[in-house]
Amino acid sequence: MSEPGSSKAKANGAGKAFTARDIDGHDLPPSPAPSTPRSGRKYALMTELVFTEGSDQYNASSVPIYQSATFKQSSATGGGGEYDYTRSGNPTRTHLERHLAKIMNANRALVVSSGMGALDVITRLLRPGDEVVTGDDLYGGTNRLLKYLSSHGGIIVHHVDTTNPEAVRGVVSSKTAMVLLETPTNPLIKIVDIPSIATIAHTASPSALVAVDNTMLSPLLQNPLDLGADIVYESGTKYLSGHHDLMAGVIAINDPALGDRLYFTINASGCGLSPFDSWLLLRGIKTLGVRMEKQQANAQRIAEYLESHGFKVRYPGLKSHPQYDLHWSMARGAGAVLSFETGDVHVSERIVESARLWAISVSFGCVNSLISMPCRMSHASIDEKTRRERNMPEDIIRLCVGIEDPEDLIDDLRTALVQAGAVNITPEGFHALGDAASSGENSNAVPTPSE
Ligand SMILES: Cc1ncc(COP(=O)(O)O)c(C=O)c1O
Ligand SMILES: N[C@@H](CCSC[C@H](N)C(=O)O)C(=O)O
Repeated sequence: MSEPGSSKAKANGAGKAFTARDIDGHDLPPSPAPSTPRSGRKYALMTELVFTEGSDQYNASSVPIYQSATFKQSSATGGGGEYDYTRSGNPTRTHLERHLAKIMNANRALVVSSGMGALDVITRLLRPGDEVVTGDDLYGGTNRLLKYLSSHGGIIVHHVDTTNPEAVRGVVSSKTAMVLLETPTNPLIKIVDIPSIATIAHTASPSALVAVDNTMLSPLLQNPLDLGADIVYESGTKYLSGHHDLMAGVIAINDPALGDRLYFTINASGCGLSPFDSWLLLRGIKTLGVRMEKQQANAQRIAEYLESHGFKVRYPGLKSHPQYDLHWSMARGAGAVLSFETGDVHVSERIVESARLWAISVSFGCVNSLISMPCRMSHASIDEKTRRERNMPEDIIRLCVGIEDPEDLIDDLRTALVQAGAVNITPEGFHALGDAASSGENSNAVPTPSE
């Protein structure tokens, strides 16, 4: 496969996409100009999310969907059009990429067909013999792709507890090509110190790329590129789109040369996001701010509710989170995913199956609330032995909180906890089984909403 910018690439006709004058061969500046209101200051992110300047000839308020695979050229010698073929570039996708670069504080953003597609593009930067350092609590699909690369691609993968920067220091070396981080992790909601680990990685291996999966928080709440990361990627299937009606992956970088290498793979492998999904994602991004604000306010209420009833809750909005301060030193919010344990896998199953408002579903970031058992669902691709070695509690329940009325959500959860026999009910209230405050016999009485 020829490299970006090489004469072979140009001879293949792909050279059009790698001209020096711009990023994709399009007549656009490589980085989005910051939007500046009349007073001279930069717009706030909530404004940037909804503000876009189109260049459509009819001044369409909604960016048009260029549902076309090809674009006619004005000459036979490869001249003329900004676009030739949608795999290489499409105006709707370009608009989305430029919009994302702005809200992700990046020089360039690229969009592909899923979050895993984004990680696939990123890991194609690796060569056999390269070493990757990553966490011991990772989204199951990420773990699966890394396992595949280590068994089929000659990549050496080190899984360490990335909540401890010293554990990372212990394995990084000049052979480290990539450090791959999630924070908060999915599903144990562990926090990873991006600035410290980026410094450790770059010191040990100056060419190492620090890639951060920011899916759990979205650019509204955290900007890993500002914290020392070289690459940030997200599953656009989650908060960015917000309605579980599309699959997408987003990659953002500051280094133009790195952007060109990633774009090369996207064009060469054909995983760029379709025009229709680009349009849907653009539409979803406009409401990211209001959705996330409501979702995390609801999540905070629910986390506090569960904790006050004696459950072990993992959520960075709770002061009891062991890395509360670290999280808030990097992020602007706690997000809307939390997990809790019951101490009994069967009790957890019954809770999940007793919920009504909370849909039993994988994924998160959607406007409606979801409940799941990661070990049985999103992380089932990690084998049981590995889950045990990595201290993943089999009974863990993940809640992905939506925008519903919080009282309705709490009411439904309370009913599910009671129906599942997950709590002891006493005249003083009810508590998780096994909680120190828990005493007395379990009863079938449903606690009143004030409890
Ligand atoms: C943290 C995280 N990263 C990446 C992905 C992959 O995203 P996608 O499903 O869009 O491929 C997921 C979920 O699927 C995820 O939870
Ligand atoms: N069957 C899917 C599971 C997708 S999990 C989606 C999401 N990341 C989550 O954490 O819920 C698969 O095998 O990838």
